[in-house]
Amino acid sequence: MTDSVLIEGLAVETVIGVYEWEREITQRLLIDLDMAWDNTVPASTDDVAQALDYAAVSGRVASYLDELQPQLLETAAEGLAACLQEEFGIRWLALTIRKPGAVPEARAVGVRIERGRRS
Ligand SMILES: Nc1nc2c(c(=O)[nH]1)N=C([C@H](O)[C@@H](O)CO)CN2
Repeated sequence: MTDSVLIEGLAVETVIGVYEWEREITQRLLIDLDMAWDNTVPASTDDVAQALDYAAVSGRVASYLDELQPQLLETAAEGLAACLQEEFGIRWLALTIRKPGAVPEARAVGVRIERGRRS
């Protein structure tokens, strides 16, 4: 099964970072998600209840990061992947988190992980 539901460039403002000054401010993260989902069922029923609701996932991403407020992008990615897989029943996902302001000489820095099995 190679179907996916996508979220690209989801902007989330949160506390993140290893330095003391970063614990006093919020910074913008940009999040991309590629989530395995069988889209044939919602396509045939035209029912969002059968779909992986990208609006609901987007909201959970923001609330999860707001609760976690981690130091590392790696911690954010690992926790987020586990949370989304468990709460939404996602078998496989690829997750990229970019931190655009972190290195001024770079457009963005970030991490990418894949978790689970596609089939
Ligand atoms: N691999 C990582 N390296 C760094 C991280 C990170 O989350 N993962 N974070 C920082 C600082 O918080 C940085 O973003 C401040 O500019 C440094 N390196």
